[in-house]
Amino acid sequence: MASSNSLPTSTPVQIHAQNVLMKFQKNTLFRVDELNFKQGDVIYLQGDNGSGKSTLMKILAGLIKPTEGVILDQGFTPKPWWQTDSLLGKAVYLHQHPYLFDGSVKYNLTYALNQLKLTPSERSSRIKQAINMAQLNDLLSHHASDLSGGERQRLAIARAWITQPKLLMLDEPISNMDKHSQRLVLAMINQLKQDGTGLLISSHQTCGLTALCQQHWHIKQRTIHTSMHVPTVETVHQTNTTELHYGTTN
Ligand SMILES: Nc1ncnc2c1ncn2[C@@H]1O[C@H](COP(=O)(O)OP(=O)(O)OP(=O)(O)O)[C@@H](O)[C@H]1O
Repeated sequence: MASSNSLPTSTPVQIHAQNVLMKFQKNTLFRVDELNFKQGDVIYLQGDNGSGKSTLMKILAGLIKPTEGVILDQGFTPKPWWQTDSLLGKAVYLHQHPYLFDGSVKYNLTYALNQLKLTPSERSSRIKQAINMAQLNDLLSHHASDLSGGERQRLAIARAWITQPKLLMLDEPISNMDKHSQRLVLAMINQLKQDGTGLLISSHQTCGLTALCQQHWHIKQRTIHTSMHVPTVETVHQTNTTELHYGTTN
C-alpha cells in the first residue's frame, strides 16, 4: 500500500476510544467505556434512527469531539513535526450522502490518486480496477452532480477504495439503493475486507452486509454494547419484533 498511512511493520493501525460520553446540550446520546477499531476488523454498527451511529463515526474520524473521554490512535506513521498529528484522515468516514468533488466521475477518481506516490502503470491499473468494480465505465464523463444516489455512493466507495485506507467507516452504504447497486457495493466492500481494510459499517439492512461482519456494536439504551456475535436476520426476527421493523426500514 502506498498511502501516507502505510506502515513498514506489521503493527495494525487502530483507533481506541476510552470512557466516552457524548451529549448534545444536556441530553446524553451514548456512553461507552472502551471501543477498539483496528485494521482487519469488520464491524456491524447497529442502532435505531437517532441513536448516534453517525455521531460515533464522526467522533472516531476526529470530525467532532466527544463531551468526555479520549480517542487515541496507534500504529499510524507519525506526521512530520510541522504538521498537526490529529485524528483527522486516519479512520476515513464516508457519509450516507457522500461529498463528491465538483467535476466529472473520472476527475473524482483521479484526484484521489494525486496524494499517493504511484508509478503511471500502478495509477492506471488502480483506476481501471475501480471503474470496473463500481461499473462506472459509461459514466466517466458525467458530472458528479448528475449521478443518482446509488451511483454517487458507488463512486464514493470506488474513490475510497482507490486510496486504500487502513480504516474506513461506511454510514448506511446501501440505503435507498436498487438491488444492482447493492450487489456492486457489497462486492466492493468485500474487496476492501479482502484487502485487510478495517471496516465499520452502519446499516438498517442486516442481510448482505451483516454476513460480511465479524463483530457487532449496538447502540441501545444510550450505551454501546460490543460483541463478537453478529445477529442474523432470523435471530433479530425471533427475539425482537421492534428490531425486525428497524431492520427493514430506511
Ligand atoms: N450537532 C448536533 N447538535 C445537536 N444534536 C445533534 C447534532 N448532531 C446530531 N444530533 C442529534 O443526535 C442524535 C443522533 O444523530 P445521528 O445522526 O448520530 O444518529 P443516527 O443513529 O446516525 O441516525 P440515523 O439512523 O437516522 O441516520 C439525533 O437525535 C440528532 O438530531
